[in-house]
Amino acid sequence: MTASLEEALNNADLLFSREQLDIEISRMGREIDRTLAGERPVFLTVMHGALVFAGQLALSIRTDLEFDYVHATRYRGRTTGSDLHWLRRPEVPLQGRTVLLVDDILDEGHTLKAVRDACFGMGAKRVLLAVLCTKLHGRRAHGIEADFNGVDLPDRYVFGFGMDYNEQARNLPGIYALKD
Ligand SMILES: O=P(O)(O)OC[C@H]1O[C@H](OP(=O)(O)OP(=O)(O)O)[C@H](O)[C@@H]1O
Ligand code: HPA
Repeated sequence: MTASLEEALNNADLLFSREQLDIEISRMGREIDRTLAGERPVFLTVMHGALVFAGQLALSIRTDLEFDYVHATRYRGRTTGSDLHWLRRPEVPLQGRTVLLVDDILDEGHTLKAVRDACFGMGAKRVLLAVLCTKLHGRRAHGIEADFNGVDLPDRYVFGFGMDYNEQARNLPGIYALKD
């Protein structure tokens, strides 16, 4: 994949605008508040992709949160995933805690499954998944689904709102999909 961002945008559709995503993220915040009332969860952001979404989601949640982040990547600027590489593991002690794991996209699910397993391995009592978007296809890893989801996507490569196209486009204020 070597096309410039300009070429990619000429070959892409805008699926969700910033305004549409704002509405869905606010809704997610209310749902999370209802589920986590009375707790102080660890809000664990999966870098880099979740950066944009996580900031906005956090501001939509009224429950007090403790922040931490992990950095795990398996796409590394490409459009197909491979092995997961850990660049940073959680630092906050997770023993007995509820973790809200925040990521931009649930695609094949291997990333969030591995991060969730790592949280349980550190003693978390509950791990809930909040994702901006979920890609609809039949390739999801067994046993992984979002507890809180923004929008559903077709099975196309997407970028914008934190997600990259060749490490470009993360700060586009919407979700774009490459044409088939
Ligand atoms: O469900 P999966 O098929 O595992 O894919 C989803 C993961 O892939 C992307 O991360 P990526 O590896 O591209 O790193 P990035 O967050 O730095 O872009 C995205 O941010 C998710 O973490
Ligand atoms: O479609 C995608 N776009 C950007 N990053 C991703 N990580 C998994 N799937 C995708």
